[in-house]
Amino acid sequence: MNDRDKKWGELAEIKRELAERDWFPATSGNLAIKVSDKPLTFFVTASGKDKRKQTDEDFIHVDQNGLPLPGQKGKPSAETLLHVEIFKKTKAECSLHVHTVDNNVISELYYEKGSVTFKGQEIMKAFGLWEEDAEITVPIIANHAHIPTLAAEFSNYVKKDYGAVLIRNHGITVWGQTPFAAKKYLEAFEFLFSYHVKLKLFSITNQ
Ligand SMILES: CSC[C@@H](O)[C@@H](O)C(=O)COP(=O)(O)O
Ligand SMILES: [Zn+2]
Repeated sequence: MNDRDKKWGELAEIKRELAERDWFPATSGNLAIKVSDKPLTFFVTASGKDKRKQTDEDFIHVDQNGLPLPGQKGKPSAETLLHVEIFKKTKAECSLHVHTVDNNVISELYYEKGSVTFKGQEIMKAFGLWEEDAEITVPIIANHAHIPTLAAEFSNYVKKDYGAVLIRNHGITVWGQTPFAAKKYLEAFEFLFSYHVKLKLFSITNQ
């Protein structure tokens, strides 16, 4: 199997696993995996499709600007420019974007603060944080409809080879050095969001 097919298979497997979690409601979500470094090219999900379905047109091979390589059919994700920022600025190999109710609620609750911080949770070891008092902070940005504007603001928070940004009332984008790492971080963040939302609800109903 050549490298291109291997990357396709890896992204398809992640897509299937995230679909099993029901993290692609109403055609939302997009995923990307780097295929080559020099020149930079990557696979990104095709726009507007039901990402729960598996087809031979699921991914489009795009260049460093997010434009389809010659011979590619279909339209790359509307949010391809966010993935471009990640691959251009870091050594990340994979980036994942999903809309969930929990990540939307957290983004709305903490938007005015500009970020949300979690601490004291065992699952944070998934981020490589082993200290008892470890904290993790996720920035929250405005949901600009103009994607180049969204990508420019998003880019301010793309500094390391792994990371995450919440987009207000939209979703989360998570990236990592490997597809496995990106998926692990996404699952850990969604765990934290879900826990936090439930804890908040519980404390309100018990006042
Ligand atoms: C109901 S899908 C919302 C889209 O605008 C977008 O946010 C999204 O995540 C999927 O867009 P896509 O172009 O399919 O990658
Ligand atoms: Zn989206």
